[in-house]
Amino acid sequence: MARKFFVGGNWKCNGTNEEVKKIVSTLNEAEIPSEDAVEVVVSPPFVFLSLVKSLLRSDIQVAAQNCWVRKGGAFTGEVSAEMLVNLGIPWVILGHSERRLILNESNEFVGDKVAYALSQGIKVIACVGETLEQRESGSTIEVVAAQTKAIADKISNWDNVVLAYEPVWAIGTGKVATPAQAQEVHAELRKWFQTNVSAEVAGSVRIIYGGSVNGANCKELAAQPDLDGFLVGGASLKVNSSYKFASFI
Ligand SMILES: O=C(COP(=O)(O)O)NO
Repeated sequence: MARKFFVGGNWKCNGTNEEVKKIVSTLNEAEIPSEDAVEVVVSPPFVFLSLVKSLLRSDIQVAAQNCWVRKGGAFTGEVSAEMLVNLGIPWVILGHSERRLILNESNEFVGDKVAYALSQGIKVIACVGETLEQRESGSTIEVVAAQTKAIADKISNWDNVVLAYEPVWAIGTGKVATPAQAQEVHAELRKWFQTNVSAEVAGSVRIIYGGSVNGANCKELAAQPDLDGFLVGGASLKVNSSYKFASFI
């Protein structure tokens, strides 16, 4: 079954009202393939979600960068999945390595977050990825399989989940994974789904790559058979009038 290509832009903790409006106006003029060919999602910080949603063209969707692990309440500083539903935000990024490493989000905690967001009708970009130390010790596949298993243990349906493989050593470093490195891990993850979930999910789940993707390296990465798209950080903020989204496809 053909998997629809997916391009996400993770703006992380960046932007001002003016900068966000500028990016959105450029995206509104950007050349992007039709929605039935490519799914495009941008993820601004929480404080800009409503602004972006109100200004952005309808064929680009909006994602939050996180949400709380259960129904809202006395959890100061958190944003609940119910609030995202209320804002009409259809996607959320969960398990980003910057939250796993900086905020000590465990595999199980991420699995619980994915399950709760899905239960509220929010679609999830679930992130996995190894550190440089883990790669150098040869435990890449073991690490990303454990991160994926912690999600699979908590959900029974992958239809609304996109898995993002983002090697920590490639995030923000300019050291993009080679196409072969990315393909190897994506293929191992697809094999993991085949063995541990189902052949159907293995064939249909989109596994996207993130980590120093840009217009210059995306085409070769996109040509890899088990790579279904990107989760772009820094480069998703560097849009300008000559921006051609197609360069990411
Ligand atoms: O964290 C990332 C990737 O960031 P960069 O593209 O800046 O490496 N995506 O979620």
